[in-house]
Amino acid sequence: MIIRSLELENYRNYESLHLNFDDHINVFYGDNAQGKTNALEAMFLCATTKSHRGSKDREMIRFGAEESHIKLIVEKQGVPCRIDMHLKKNRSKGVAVNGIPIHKVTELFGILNVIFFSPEDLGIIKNSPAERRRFIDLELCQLDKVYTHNLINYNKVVSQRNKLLKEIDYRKDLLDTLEIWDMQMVRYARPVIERRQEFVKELGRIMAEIHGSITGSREKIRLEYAPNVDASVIERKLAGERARDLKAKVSLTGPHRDDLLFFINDIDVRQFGSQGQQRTAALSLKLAEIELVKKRIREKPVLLLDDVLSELDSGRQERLLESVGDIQTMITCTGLDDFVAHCFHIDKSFHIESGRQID
Ligand SMILES: Nc1ncnc2c1ncn2[C@@H]1O[C@H](COP(=O)(O)OP(=O)(O)OP(=O)(O)O)[C@@H](O)[C@H]1O
Repeated sequence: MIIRSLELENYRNYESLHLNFDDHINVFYGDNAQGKTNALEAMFLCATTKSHRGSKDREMIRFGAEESHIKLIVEKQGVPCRIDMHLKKNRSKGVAVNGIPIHKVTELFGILNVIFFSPEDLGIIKNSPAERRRFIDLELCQLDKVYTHNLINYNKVVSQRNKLLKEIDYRKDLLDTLEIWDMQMVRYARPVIERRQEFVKELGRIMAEIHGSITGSREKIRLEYAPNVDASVIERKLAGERARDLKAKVSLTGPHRDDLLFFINDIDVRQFGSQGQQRTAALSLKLAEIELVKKRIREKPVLLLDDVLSELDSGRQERLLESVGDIQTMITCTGLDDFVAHCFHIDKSFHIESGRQID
């Protein structure tokens, strides 16, 4: 899978941009706040319909403009495919594939698979559980449409149930309807938990191998899925915890409260690991993700590396670039010094300044 070209119109700080890419290493360089990450964000958006920064559509429209357009040409097994995205201020975005509008976001998943790696990912181990869940979900949603369907429905049910828990506080007659939402919650939670379990097991196996090689077998890493509740007992636990949910006016049981745990030589890295260990574990996780996606989809994903090289020492930089292999990669950085110093290969470079490509 290759991104052939990107066109932007009134997107973030770009009034207009048209870039054609190389099949392998593409580097965006320039000073801070010039628009390098914005370009990567647009590609991520076309793959997932969401900003990697969690921005709303209206925030991505260029200041002063009403609408924004992104056109991405992707090539899959030699066949070109056009993704058009149209961001609007007060309405939901319009998306078309090869000129045909799509109605559900799930129709877009799988057309373009991307892996995004930014310095924030290096903090995934010590950050909140929500980020670790987001990591699992982003990956699984790109790989598995059934998972996406179950997760979307699960999240809808949780939000409806939370609304109801608040209403019951002043309308006791609604208490009976809680049962219906519990049944719906169980229905979608079970496959979500089971799929996450399977995914983390596979990812953990790959991660252990990678981490062993990065640390010269000095460290043994173990990735563990920590479900808030087991799929087999969720029904019972929901009923048992009902009084607690009513008191808190929010659903306290379910996979929306899952977590991922990391152990190095059987010690919890989040609690006791050094900063270096946490960052290396995060790098192993990301490299494992690349391997897993390469294995899973017949096409290779596109790798988006946002300013991540500057955060890694030269050994880790090398390990990361080695694992890129022959997959198309978009790298942002402030300058090309690291590439020159370590003789890292560049196939095409784009110098970005104030939302324009200057050479
Ligand atoms: N909706 C918008 N309209 C116009 N400009 C915007 C919009 N949103 C963000 N910007 C501008 O985009 C610029 C930031 O771009 P970006 O995050 O891509 O920087 P960068 O080149 O990756 O920098 P760094 O190296 O610091 O990460 C800022 O100047 C910001 O003001």
